[in-house]
Amino acid sequence: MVNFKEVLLVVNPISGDISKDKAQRQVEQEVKQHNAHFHLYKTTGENDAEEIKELVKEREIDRLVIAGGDGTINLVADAVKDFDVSIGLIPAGSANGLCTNLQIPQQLEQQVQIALSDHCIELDMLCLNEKICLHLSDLGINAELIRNYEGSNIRGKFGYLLQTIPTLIKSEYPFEFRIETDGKEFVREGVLLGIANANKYGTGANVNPEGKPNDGIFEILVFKRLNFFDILKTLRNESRIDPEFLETIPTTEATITCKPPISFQIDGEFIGKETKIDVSIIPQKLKVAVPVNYNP
Ligand SMILES: Nc1ncnc2c1ncn2[C@@H]1O[C@H](COP(=O)(O)OP(=O)(O)OP(=O)(O)O)[C@@H](O)[C@H]1O
Repeated sequence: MVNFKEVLLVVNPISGDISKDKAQRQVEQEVKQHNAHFHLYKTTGENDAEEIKELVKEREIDRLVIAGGDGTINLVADAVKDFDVSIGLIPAGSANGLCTNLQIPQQLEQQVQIALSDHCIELDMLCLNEKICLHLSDLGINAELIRNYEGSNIRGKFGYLLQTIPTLIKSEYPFEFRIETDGKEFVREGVLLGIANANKYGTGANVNPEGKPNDGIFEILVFKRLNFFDILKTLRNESRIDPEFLETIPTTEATITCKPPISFQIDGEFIGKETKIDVSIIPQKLKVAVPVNYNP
């Protein structure tokens, strides 16, 4: 017996370049089988956060199911973070980093069942210069790739692939990062500085094997060099990462500064070029449905 009555499905019609019609039908059917009410919101890219907030308040939504990519999940989570609502996820973006981390399976039927189940964890939320992050943010070469992808017309995984070489050619790496945390200061050179609540990028690269998204701690990841073999190891889920490739600093608060400004992304969305990022954590802020055998 599930403990919700009003379910809002938020669908991003363009994410991942895939149709969400089947997902919508299955969620609606499953909601009705639970004797709950089904509501639908399709994002437009304009005013979505305000409209979702309004709907949640007016309809007293107590379960929100999101069919979209990481950008959509981030937008919805930010909009409803202060409401008493739990969240279910149907991965429907091009990368699906958060869903990969939460071990949401590939089959739609299972995704819908999990999204409407009572098995939830309480996810930490990171605040980066007042913006929220649920999974992984970074400064450097990956954010440059996302910026180039967002400026191109081709969506989906192929769109990212097409931007890889031009990004590497144009990038101004290595960058210099100044990290202040727990009263200490580090200066590091690298190609990318990650701020991680979770283990993996949407590609499956396990860059933060010790990280847990619900332990009240986040990790600063300094990627010191671009090395194909090191990257391959993270893709193979190897838990031992060479410290000459990647240095990990676990913490609960930090300030990162860099000069000149460096490309910055949060949960797969390009934010802009930044010189200072203040990072804090709100432990166990967001209730999210996960598989029963989820093991971070
Ligand atoms: N109807 C719409 N038309 C155009 N853009 C939209 C619409 N709805 C949402 N968006 C935009 O979609 C983006 C979010 O996409 P999202 O990140 O969910 O998918 P993705 O980029 O395909 O996947 P991923 O983040 O997993 O790579 C936001 O920039 C948002 O403004």
